Amino acid sequence: MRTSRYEIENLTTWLLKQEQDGHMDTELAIVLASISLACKKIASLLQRSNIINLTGAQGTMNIQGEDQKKLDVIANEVHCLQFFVYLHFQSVRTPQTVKLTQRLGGNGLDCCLYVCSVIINIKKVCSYRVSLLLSSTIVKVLLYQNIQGEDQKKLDVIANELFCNSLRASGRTGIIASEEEDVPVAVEETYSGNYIVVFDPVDGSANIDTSLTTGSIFGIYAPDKHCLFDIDDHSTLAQEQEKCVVSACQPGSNLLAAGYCLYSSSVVFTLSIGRGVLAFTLDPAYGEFVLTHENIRIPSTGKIYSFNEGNYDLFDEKLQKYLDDLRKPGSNGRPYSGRYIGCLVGEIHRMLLVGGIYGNPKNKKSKNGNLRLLYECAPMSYLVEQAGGKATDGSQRILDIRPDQVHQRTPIFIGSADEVEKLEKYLY
Ligand SMILES: O=P(O)(O)OC[C@H]1O[C@](O)(COP(=O)(O)O)[C@@H](O)[C@@H]1O
Repeated sequence: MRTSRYEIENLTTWLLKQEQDGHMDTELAIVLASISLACKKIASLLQRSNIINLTGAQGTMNIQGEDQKKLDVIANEVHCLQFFVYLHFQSVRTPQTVKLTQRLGGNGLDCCLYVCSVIINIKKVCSYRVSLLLSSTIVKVLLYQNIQGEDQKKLDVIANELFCNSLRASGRTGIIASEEEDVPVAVEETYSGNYIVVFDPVDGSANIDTSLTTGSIFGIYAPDKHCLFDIDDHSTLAQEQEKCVVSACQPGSNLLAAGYCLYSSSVVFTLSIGRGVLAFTLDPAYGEFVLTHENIRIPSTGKIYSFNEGNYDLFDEKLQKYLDDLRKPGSNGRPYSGRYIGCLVGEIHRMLLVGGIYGNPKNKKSKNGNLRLLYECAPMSYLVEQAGGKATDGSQRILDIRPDQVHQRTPIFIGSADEVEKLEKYLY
């Protein structure tokens, strides 16, 4: 609740309030802050992706005598930025820093916020320096593919590095599972929290080269004892990591938080911690995500449907019948409108605001559709259900499906509750 007409709630103050009100612990607040920072970096890259060029070595050596790629420098800078975020949260929290800031004059909280604003300014300067470092034509495909055999865009790789380094720097992440990593990575820099974070660093990466909508998707699971490395334990790191992989493959119903960042005409960070869905829009004037949607509720119906109808002939007959009927005039005398962005984040964002249905079904070419369960479908289904919508694979709730493998795909139909139920009647 705002105390003044002029108060602007932003992601940083919202996270602090959630922590102070006991809706999340400090570790989760720091993980979410880290994710939002990685998203800001990716947004900056995307907005410049057609005008800057990032190739080859940085021309410097690190302490191990290794050639540093520009990316190493960037990742290190992001690491430094995270330290400021860490200080920011610590400066508000520990009695010592409150005493310290009280000596600076004023009451503890005012001074803490002063210290925080100084830190945020440092972060912004570093952030600007990092973005200046970037000179990249991030539109050429790298000469290698991810485990799924998909051509990785440069930004897929860079965004993955940014996410991984932000999460490692938070010190609160026990394991990270990414679309761009072959297997989940146990994070050795963890010293508290041990959260499990799954993410797709750039969703809709086929849109990068044409400057169209893309996004990042993330989900956060509770810490798992398997990710606490017991140095006295004689098991090898590989055995530890194997245990971690198992703990990363959880059903979406176990999610503690999930969200996405939309990179379009606006950069919008949308999340839920299990108490409804909120969206924060990046204000370039001061580099913060500003609260713009306090409680998103998806309309129960919507006349926009999103299916890749290029695969129509490959769909099963029941689904073809459903799509055929959508194109016939309805009770209002008009048919549904077809929209397909080629970016799950863009489709879901539009649906959360105006309703509708998105489908990425199985077809004769791919028996489970194109989307991955763990870091695309489950986080999006969590968000849509939190907003009052539904998500199914055609026979069961997406959030009830336990992944057997990290990159397992699933068919998905997601959106307004009435629209999903209408489709289910055709499929049963
Ligand atoms: O090409 P298809 O089968 O229509 O699938 C498009 C879907 O795949 C995705 O592009 C997945 O993209 P990424 O692989 O880049 O994460 C979704 O964003 C989009 O909704």
